[in-house]
Amino acid sequence: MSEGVWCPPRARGPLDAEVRIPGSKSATNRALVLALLAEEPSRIEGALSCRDTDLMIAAIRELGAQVEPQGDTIVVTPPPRLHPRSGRIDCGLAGTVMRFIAPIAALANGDVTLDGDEAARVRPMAGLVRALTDMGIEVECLGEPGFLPLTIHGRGRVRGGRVEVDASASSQFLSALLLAGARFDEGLEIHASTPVPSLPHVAMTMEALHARGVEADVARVSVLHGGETPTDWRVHPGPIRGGRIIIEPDLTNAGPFLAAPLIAGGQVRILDWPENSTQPGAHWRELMTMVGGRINRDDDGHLLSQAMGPISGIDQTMSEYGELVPTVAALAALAVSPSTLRGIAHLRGHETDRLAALEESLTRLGVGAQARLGSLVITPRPPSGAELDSYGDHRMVMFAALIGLAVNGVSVRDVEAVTKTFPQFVDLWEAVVATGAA
Ligand SMILES: O=C(O)C1=C[C@@H](OP(=O)(O)O)[C@@H](O)[C@H](O)C1
Ligand SMILES: C=C(OP(=O)(O)O)C(=O)O
Repeated sequence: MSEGVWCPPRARGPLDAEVRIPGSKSATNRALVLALLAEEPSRIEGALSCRDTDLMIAAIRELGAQVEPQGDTIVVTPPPRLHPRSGRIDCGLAGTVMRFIAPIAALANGDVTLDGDEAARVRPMAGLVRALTDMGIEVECLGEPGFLPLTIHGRGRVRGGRVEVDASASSQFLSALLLAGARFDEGLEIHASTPVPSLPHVAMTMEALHARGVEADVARVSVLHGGETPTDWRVHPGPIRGGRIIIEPDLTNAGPFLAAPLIAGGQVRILDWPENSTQPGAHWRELMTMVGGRINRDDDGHLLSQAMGPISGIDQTMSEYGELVPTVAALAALAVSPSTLRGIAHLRGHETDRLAALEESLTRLGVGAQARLGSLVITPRPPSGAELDSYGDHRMVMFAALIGLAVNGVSVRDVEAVTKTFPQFVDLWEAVVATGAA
């Protein structure tokens, strides 16, 4: 990816914008893998088109699916049996591709090597590799053990049964097993041996399975810290249905647009906000209220975010919705009081070590920031302009955009990183900020 520098625009006045956010990355990539495993064709409507979904399309084609993108609809015809074509899958930097495809590759007849960007080679895979190996699947790590590149020696079938997984580094290990489990001879009974982050994403996986007629449930919950947390899941063996599925807008990617009026004043309306959603971004409503915004879903189903006054700092455990942290960190930097974001050690294995990237970027801007093992403390001070890095991470571009609304002289290197999930981001952002110039 090239090294384009973007200077995000400064807001000149209160915003007044309406934004349609493209489809959810997580939902699109779940729909694509289930379409590969289904017994009949699927029609995925409202699908996202970005680097991560392009990589997933290439991956399912590699395993034999026929894929026809038609605008924001993708029609997938699954193969009768999974056969690798070239035997190589490029995962780019997509966690969903490297994790979701690994157990599916074991169902293919032949070897499949998964590799990706250099930065992908340090993203955790060990918990998943261990679970696959425990199930008798032959996984060969070609570099460092527990990391890409790795080869799955597929034998055309997987017995399944009971398996334990340490998904503390990524909920995607668990989602990956759940997504493939119905195609294993005995289905799967999965026990999570450690707390799982990003639980809404696991609920999203269950929802995607149910939408495709798969019998799957939470088999056990434990009471932890006063709340109920699932620890065991079951997926029954059986066919996966195809047919039509509609993808919700990506609520995580809506976050910077919801946050913008809190910084610049005015209002932003996000069109077609689902009433209920398993996406972590469903939590924006409470989070934006906590930091001092006003947010309401109107009768037409649109979500309106409005400025109310100064931004307040928060002390919040964010393990369930860690994907939202870079946007919350930008708001925290511009708040009138300090913030502590907790329970986010797993962000160190995201597109970049996000705790280190946020600490470094905030420090460059002159804002107080301290990354601890699993938390980030932000002490606001008036930021000054700085050249920031995207670290190859789409969400760090969005972080820079938010800071740039309030601060002159902010720029971000390697803005192309944003195409990972949101190729239209820069154009949409500039159009939204321009509504404040009148
Ligand atoms: O299953 C998914 O689609 C995702 C799960 C989460 O991963 P982690 O549990 O690794 O945070 C999230 O951060 C990622 O962006 C998407
Ligand atoms: C962590 C993220 O992505 P991935 O699906 O690559 O893990 C993200 O989009 O914030």
